[in-house]
Amino acid sequence: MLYGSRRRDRFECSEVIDVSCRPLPVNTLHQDGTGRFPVTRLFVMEDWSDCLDVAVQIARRAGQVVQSAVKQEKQVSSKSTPTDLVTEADHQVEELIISTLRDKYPSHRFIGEESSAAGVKCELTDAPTWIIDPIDGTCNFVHRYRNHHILCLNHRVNMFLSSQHTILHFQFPHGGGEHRICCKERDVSKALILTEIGAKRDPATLDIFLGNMKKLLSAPTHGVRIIGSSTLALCHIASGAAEAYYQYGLHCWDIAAAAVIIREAGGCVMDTTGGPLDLMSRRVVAAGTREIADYVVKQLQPINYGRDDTDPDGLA
Ligand SMILES: O=P(O)(O)O[C@H]1[C@H](O)[C@@H](O)[C@H](O)[C@H](O)[C@@H]1O
Ligand SMILES: [Mg+2]
Ligand SMILES: [Mg+2]
Repeated sequence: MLYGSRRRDRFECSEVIDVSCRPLPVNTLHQDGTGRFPVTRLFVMEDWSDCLDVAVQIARRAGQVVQSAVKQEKQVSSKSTPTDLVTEADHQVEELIISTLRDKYPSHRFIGEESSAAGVKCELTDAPTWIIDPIDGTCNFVHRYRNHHILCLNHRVNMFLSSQHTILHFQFPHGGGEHRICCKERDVSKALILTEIGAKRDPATLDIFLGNMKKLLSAPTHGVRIIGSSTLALCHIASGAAEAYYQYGLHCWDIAAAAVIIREAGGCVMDTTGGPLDLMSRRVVAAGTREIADYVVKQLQPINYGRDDTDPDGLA
């Protein structure tokens, strides 16, 4: 069972410990003076084991909803930009998950992709919080493209829950189970790098996006791939299928669950500046090794998408 705990709105965890889900003594974490709690040891203060069981059941039920919806005709609309798609299945799955969890855990809070798009504030507090992307890779889902879409459900204690790849029955089991291991490649010329385009398509953004890709292709690296799902791509870092991932424009619900998996698999997840990951910053670099992560960070020119917690439309 994998737990991470966060005392403030920064997900800064340098060590995730396996716990036996027994209540541990409450431990005060020392503030480092920067207002951020450097969570170097993680202490579980209550037993979350039933959350995992409940959430795995919901993930499976939601996966069945998506699996049957992928074959149906879809009503497709767009959100922040014409390429930021959403379907009734996205709404249906998010509603199923939140209503079930809210009944079970009335004190818990929720951050959902489609609730956020409808204007619900994206706010991380000290309350246990579920961070939900009902369908990550909605564009692939709409096009029935090689089935690259994934449901991700993450619990603020950052217990990674079953993130079910609904069509290929490709499951990343919750935190425990067989451990995946990130690639330990340190030579960027032997790296396969993944990224995503993000929702902005204006010429200036595309110039920076393509410039970043050109720099990484000419390193040279083995290649750069875009599969259409941030979360699935991040999970491929954990499974060792690729060496690094970078993106500007994804959201906290794309990152939260996968970041836990990658760390558990021995990889690193950070901000695009090389600093600690800021879950709400809409940007990330992840890699199997620090050397490759640092190389990627040095090549990137930033694209500003604002923040999940301060820019409701998500396009600064
Ligand atoms: O909207 P969903 O949940 O499909 O998430 C995708 C974003 O829409 C893309 O902009 C982004 O580039 C990624 O593809 C991300 O997975
Ligand atoms: Mg989504
Ligand atoms: Mg998504």
